[in-house]
Amino acid sequence: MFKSLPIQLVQEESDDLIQMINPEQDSDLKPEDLPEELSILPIKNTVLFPGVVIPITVGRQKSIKLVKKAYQGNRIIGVVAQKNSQAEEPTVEDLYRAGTVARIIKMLVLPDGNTTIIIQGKNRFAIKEFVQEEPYLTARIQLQSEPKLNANGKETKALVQSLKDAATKILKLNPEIPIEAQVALDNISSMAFLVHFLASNLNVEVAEKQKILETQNLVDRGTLLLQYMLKDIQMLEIKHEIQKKVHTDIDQQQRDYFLRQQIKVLQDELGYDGPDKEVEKLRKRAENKSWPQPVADHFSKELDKLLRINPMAAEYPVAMNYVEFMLDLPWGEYTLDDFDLKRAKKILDQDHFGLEKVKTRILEYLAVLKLKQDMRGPILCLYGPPGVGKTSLGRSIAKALQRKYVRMSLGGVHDEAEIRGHRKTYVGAMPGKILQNLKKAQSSNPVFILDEIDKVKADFRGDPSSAMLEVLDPEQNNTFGDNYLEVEYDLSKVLFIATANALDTIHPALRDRMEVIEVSGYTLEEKVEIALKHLVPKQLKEHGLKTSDVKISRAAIAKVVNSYTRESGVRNLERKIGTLVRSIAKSVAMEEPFDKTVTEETVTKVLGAEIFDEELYQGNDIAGVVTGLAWTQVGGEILFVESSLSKGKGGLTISGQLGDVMKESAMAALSYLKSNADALQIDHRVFQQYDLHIHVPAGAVPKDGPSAGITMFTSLASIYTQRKVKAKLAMTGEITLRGKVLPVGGIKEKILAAKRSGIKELVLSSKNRRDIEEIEKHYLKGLVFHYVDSVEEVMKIALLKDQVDKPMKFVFAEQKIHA
Ligand SMILES: Nc1ncnc2c1ncn2[C@@H]1O[C@H](COP(=O)(O)OP(=O)(O)OP(=O)(O)O)[C@@H](O)[C@H]1O
Repeated sequence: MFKSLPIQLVQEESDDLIQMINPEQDSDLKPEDLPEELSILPIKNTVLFPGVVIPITVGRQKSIKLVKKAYQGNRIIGVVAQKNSQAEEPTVEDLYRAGTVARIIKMLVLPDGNTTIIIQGKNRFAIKEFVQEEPYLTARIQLQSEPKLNANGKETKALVQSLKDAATKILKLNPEIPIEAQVALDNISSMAFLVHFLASNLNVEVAEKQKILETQNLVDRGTLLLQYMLKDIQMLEIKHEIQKKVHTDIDQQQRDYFLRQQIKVLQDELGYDGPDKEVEKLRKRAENKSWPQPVADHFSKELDKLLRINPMAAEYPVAMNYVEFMLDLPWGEYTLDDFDLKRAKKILDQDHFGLEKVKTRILEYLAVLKLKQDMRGPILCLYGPPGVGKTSLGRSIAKALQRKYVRMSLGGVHDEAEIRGHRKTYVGAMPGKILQNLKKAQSSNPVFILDEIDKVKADFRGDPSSAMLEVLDPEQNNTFGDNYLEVEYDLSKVLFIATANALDTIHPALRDRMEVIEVSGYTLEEKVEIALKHLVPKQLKEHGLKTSDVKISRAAIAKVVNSYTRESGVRNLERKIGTLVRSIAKSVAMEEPFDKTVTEETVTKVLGAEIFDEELYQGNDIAGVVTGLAWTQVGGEILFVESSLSKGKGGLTISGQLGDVMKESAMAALSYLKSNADALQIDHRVFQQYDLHIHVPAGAVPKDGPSAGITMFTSLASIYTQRKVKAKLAMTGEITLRGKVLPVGGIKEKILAAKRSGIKELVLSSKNRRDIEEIEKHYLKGLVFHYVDSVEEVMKIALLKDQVDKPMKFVFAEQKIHA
């Protein structure tokens, strides 16, 4: 690359100066013009070529002396390049052995004391020997002759053209060199000057320039120069490519910047804060958070990360949602507990009728909380059939403690991530439901209802029960880990209350962590009370009616309970009351005349035909039909076991969707009968010559459990003996092969079901007596209990002496006796 243009420098000088330095006219000196000893001026960083004019700043004392002396004399000096540009006081060793004779054209002493000379190169020379070093260097030299060239020779012409082309290319690639350079280049006609001019301005090392200078033959000198120039062109082209690329990159960046600025202006107009401001706002919000140090550090890191993300990038909203979620979560933000237990009792009584035992247990629990001031205790699990008020009891507890209330339904949760969240790296990742609900609660110590904990299912997506174990374990839940949140969260102050319809489907480890409180179904009287005290006022309120608008009679409610609902709880009852109230609301709204009092007739009119017979009990006219009692998740139920005999070969058929346990009970009952046939006066042949069919109707409902054992037995005993079964009698109990009657569970629900169905007497294992004794007396009103230990006793109570009206006549084929 060309560095500077010496010609330009002198153009400002006077015309005669230009005359003097016309390089092509006056290039060579004759040997006779030269002094015997030539003063040698060392120059740094450049090489002087014949014909070329360059300015030189002279700073070294020795050089100044030399220049001044020469300027006063014939102005001829020898200029030699320094090998080592670092040497401040160069000795003979620091100098090349070849240089150029130069003529000082002008000497300028600048105001700052520096001296600048303008010199023009003349002949090349070689140093024969140095003569003196002080006061400045002098040497004896040998001028280098320049052999005459054939300027029209093909080779020379081609070389000149190549050099010019290369120079033009270099100029083009160097936009900073003024265009005048091209003009100067075009005007050069002498090949020697062209070579020296280009060599002087070429951007190569001093050593390489010196090499050109020392090359004897001008064509060789030109060829070497061309090589250097081509190399330079290559370098320049590469550089140019890079620059172009960088330039496009910068252009792109500038475009982005410009667009972003425009967006910013639009956002400002719309009142939207840019990322910096938003992050600043988040940081401000974080100042009010009382989170633990590791969480604070984590948050701050996440904010820094947010700043590094381009707001237009897809990750930005993800990262933003995350930090906002962290801020929205309550951290150590507790509501003050109200431990006024009298008030708590009042609230529980106000909200729920009955449930005395449950309420007492809840109050005990709250009392311990008050005294211990520590949440670490068993987690309550309210267990019972649907609609008995488990969930609403939870709400009352929250109200009593003056805590926030959140409810999460676990029914059908079968993905662990629903509890614990997804890792942030997943697309659409979300925190788990536990933390989402805490965010909703805006408190770190709410009452948290885990509804339907028995409906949690495990599948290929993991086992939510194991996540629930961590949530409910007082030892672990102060460091609960949610996959999305990444940092630990303290759940230990949350009051968890679970609800369940069945206990057997709850993970055993989970059940172990909870204190189960049974909430059982209601009797007719209780339901009527609940309806009058709670459900009717609630429905009236929901339908925008006043208490004075309607009067629902006790008899009307009892009718709804008996003829339109069959349930342990009061959910359907509430719905039916809703229907009744709606019909009145319609009349009020349409301003029609209507009767304020809802009677039994109104009920039939509004709710239509009765859905259920009051009495389910089916009578005892047919042998083999016996009433049993069953427990299901939705409360107690009565069931019927029917048996029939038909001519055959002693086969056994069991139908009605019975589970394995029930089938086994049937087999055990049959085996017992067979082995005790004599005592029961049953002809043995009946077992071989008649087929037995046992059926339990309502086949759509799967039934299982051992408690139908004595019912099966009584049914078989009745069909084989054709004796009547006592009227309005139901039974429940397991049997063994030896005829013992064992106790069963779910007694309270079964009793309620029996009462609902019009049963008057019950047969139970004597071991179930303690369950009956625990039940409040009013539940047992109108029922007679028979406690038994063996099937003989069952038979005595259940089977009447009389045969049924139309007993079956057994006909036996003669058995052949083989002698
Ligand atoms: N003893 C009661 N006193 C007053 N209202 C009651 C009583 N029992 C139930 N209720 C009312 O019955 C309705 C149903 O109760 P809730 O939703 O709590 O039932 P649940 O036992 O949680 O049922 P599920 O097991 O289906 O969740 C609620 O409106 C509740 O207020």
